[in-house]
Amino acid sequence: MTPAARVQSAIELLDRIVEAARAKAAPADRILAEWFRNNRFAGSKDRRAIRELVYAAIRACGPVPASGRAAMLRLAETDPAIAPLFDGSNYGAAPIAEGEPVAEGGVAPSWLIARLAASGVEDGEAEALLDRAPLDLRVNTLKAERATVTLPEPAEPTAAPHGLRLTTGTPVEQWPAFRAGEIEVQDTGSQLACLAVGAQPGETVIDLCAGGGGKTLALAAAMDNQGRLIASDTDRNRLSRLAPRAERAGAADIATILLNPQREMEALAEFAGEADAVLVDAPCSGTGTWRRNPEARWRLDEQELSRLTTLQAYLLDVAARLVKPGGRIVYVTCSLLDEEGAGQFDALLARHPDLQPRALALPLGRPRGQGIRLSPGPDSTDGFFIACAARVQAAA
Ligand SMILES: C[S@@+](CC[C@H](N)C(=O)[O-])C[C@H]1O[C@@H](n2cnc3c(N)ncnc32)[C@H](O)[C@@H]1O
Repeated sequence: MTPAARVQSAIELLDRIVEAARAKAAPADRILAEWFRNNRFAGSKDRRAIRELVYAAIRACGPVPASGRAAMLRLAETDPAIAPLFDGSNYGAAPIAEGEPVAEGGVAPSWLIARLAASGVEDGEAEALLDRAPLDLRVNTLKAERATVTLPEPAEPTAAPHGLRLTTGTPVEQWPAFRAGEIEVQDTGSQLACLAVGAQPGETVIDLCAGGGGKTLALAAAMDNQGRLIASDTDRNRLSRLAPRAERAGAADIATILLNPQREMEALAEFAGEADAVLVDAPCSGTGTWRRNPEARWRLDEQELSRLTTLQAYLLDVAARLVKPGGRIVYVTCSLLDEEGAGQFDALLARHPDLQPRALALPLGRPRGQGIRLSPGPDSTDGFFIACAARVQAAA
């Protein structure tokens, strides 16, 4: 493909991504994967270049652009190499017309910028939400150690005790250490969220919103496969991804429990008041993960945010029923908005006088409310709010 044809393909893909974001349909990475599957004429170099163009254009726009072409024209304003490729050549993008509409730049739609600012995320910290994420690994201590694991390329240790950092795009999935389950791909922020749980061998630990089990596997390693580890979620598909990953990681005896929304305690009844620790990695707006999914800014609206905050409060109340006296709830969201983080946690403590905040000692992050915030700019991790509450023991 010519460079101009790649630009035109990126424009067409952006049209689909914009449409899907408006309809809250497929995410950008899925749209790209499908397009590459159906357009085999695009070789690996073409695919890489088109992907780069698409994501650079998404990052260059703040609010949802009117069209893919308007988004690419916005990118052309910031990258002088792009405009000459609108050359009208065969399969290429049509020349730029006088006064053509150009999408607006910025960090996010204005209502979200205001919510971030109200949560203390502004200027450089807000801009860093759109940085490119590095590739972080967690060495799986069930099978290997960070100091001795053998990898084909050098990796930098991170602040997480078992973390390593590589350049984005390193094909780790093809490495023998990955296939052997010695390493997992996991952002440093996620690793620190798991560290905050402080899971110990022999404990009963519930990963209430386990999804595909990324954090469950880190908990299994911390527990050295000893104790009871329960991974639950309402999404059958996501939960089903855990078993093969657990097998590769050598994580034994993780109980997976599929939950019915609003009837979670029915499936978890045997653990009521029994858990040493409950991790609530709640569904959230994902404002801390825009480095990976920059078009998620276009999917979110105030109604969805309100639905999510209601669900988070509800899940925290479920966790409060599961934790035993002396046990702990660790609340995690990959969001930087206070209504999903510090505010949500304060509200939990206000609803449950038997829960007391517990200080966390993490190697990165800054206090936010009664928890800790990690942020892509200062911490070079995904954005997270992490807080811990312990259930007080009844007086003897
Ligand atoms: C942030 S994701 C979890 C990611 C996962 N912990 C990981 O590390 O890969 C939030 C999860 O909450 C799940 N969820 C949504 N509603 C739920 C509910 N009522 N009970 C339990 N899980 C729920 C979603 O299906 C989603 O997998």
